[in-house]
Amino acid sequence: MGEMNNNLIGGVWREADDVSENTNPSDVTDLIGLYARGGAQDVTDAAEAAEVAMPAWAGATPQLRADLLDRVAAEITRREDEIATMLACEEGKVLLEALGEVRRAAHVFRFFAGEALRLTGDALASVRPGVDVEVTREPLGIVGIITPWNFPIAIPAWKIAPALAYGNCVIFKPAEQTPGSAHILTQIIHEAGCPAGVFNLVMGRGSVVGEAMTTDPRISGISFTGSVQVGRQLAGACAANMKKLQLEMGGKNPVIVMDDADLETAVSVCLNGAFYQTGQRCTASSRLIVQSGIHDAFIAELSRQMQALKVGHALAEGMQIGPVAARSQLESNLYYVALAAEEGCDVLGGEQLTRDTEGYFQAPALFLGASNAMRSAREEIFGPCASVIRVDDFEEAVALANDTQFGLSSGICTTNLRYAREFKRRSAAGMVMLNLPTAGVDYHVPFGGRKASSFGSREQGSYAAEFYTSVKTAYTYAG
Ligand SMILES: NC(=O)C1=CN([C@@H]2O[C@H](COP(=O)(O)OP(=O)(O)OC[C@H]3O[C@@H](n4cnc5c(N)ncnc54)[C@H](O)[C@@H]3O)[C@@H](O)[C@H]2O)C=CC1
Ligand SMILES: O=C(O)CCC(=O)C(=O)O
Repeated sequence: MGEMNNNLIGGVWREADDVSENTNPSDVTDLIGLYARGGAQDVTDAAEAAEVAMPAWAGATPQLRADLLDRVAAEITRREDEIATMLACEEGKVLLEALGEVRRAAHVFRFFAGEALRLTGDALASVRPGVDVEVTREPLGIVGIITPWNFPIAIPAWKIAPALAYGNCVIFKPAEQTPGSAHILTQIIHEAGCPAGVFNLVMGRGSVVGEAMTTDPRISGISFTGSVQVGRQLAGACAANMKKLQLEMGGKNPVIVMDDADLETAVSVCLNGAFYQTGQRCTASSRLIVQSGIHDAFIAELSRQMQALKVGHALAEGMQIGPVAARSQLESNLYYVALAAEEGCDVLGGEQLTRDTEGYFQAPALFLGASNAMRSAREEIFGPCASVIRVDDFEEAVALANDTQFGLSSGICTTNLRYAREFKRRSAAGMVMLNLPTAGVDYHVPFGGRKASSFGSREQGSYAAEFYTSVKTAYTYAG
């Protein structure tokens, strides 16, 4: 068990008066460690340190920032097995998925090391004689980064790396359920030579630490990933305090399966999208909209493969689906399984499972015979559950796919180029997948959605500069 009872504030590790327990969802008797539970004063002190550090960091050469991010990437890679094991233990994703996530985080740091050197501006002619106009991008300032438990290292990476690359100072508040990966990432950034105050870690309760971030006047912006409910609260608080805000929240992502789809492809797309990572992805495929002609064959094969998935301890050899991340999440998933049955679905799977260890195991579930009007098909569950909705034709499928409060990711399985092209154009989602799962995105292109899924500018890729920089327009009259 590790003693990680400290936050990093102004380049110094500071012990907290209070701690939270980090337990393993594959085995609740396994206490991974005790982690600091910081408070509002820690945010105030981190903001003060960041304010002192800000001018030098904002003025540092892009080479210096690129070198730092490169060193972070190299160290994540060197320690990938250790970090993946921590991630699998505290979040519950199987080791192979955890390793994939750690590698993704290293790629993100490497990508933004390059982006630090590529930040561009514009030079324009003025409408007035003898005047030049330049448009440049400067760091936004001190940014608060609030992250969820489901990608404990990749999501922090894709917020922290661009923040640092573009010259911002950071106050990082990870989810209380997964402080271990955040603590290791902080050690790595600190030991890679990040100047004191440029990067600060404040672990603690969302309501306390998050609240302090929204009211501190020195913090210029907040980037958040998590629930719609907390996102909405942050939107109100940031508007009241004039802070820039970027939100990534939920999804109820549809996959349309057309009669002409390649059956094998469609089954593998939906199996992966709906159930991998225990369905705990905002991009998970939770609504399968299936045309009548392929419906029965598709369901027969998908059910067969779903029931063959190996569910168990995240570190056990050959496991494909780990536990649900927390007791409260498991209880919520089981509530939705019961609700789907009450609403008239034929529910396949979804029961709680017992294994050798005491963990939050649940069988993946299909809600057959669902309609898009059911609550179980409209509300985000965030578990290994997918509603199956039968449709007659393409038009009905597209209408149902877009009939949701969310708009993060969507997909279609088809071999018809016309359907693929039409869906790409008409889908009301930020990301559209053709013959690919709705989840599992590239790290170098924009990520984000529409409607209740996202707010503010896109994350990832060069589009991240929109949030982490502030535009300046300079006019020069040379006489
Ligand atoms: N979009 C996504 O990727 C995610 C969506 N969710 C959704 O949210 C549901 C609940 O999961 P939670 O972990 O409880 O999400 P959450 O939204 O409560 O937590 C996300 C982060 O926000 C922080 N937070 C909580 N209250 C806050 C506040 N008042 N001000 C500022 N920060 C605050 C948390 O400490 C954590 O770091 C899930 O069942 C799922 O539906 C959860 C995690 C990720
Ligand atoms: O699907 C992915 O690759 C990313 C999903 C994600 O960011 C999330 O679930 O929060």
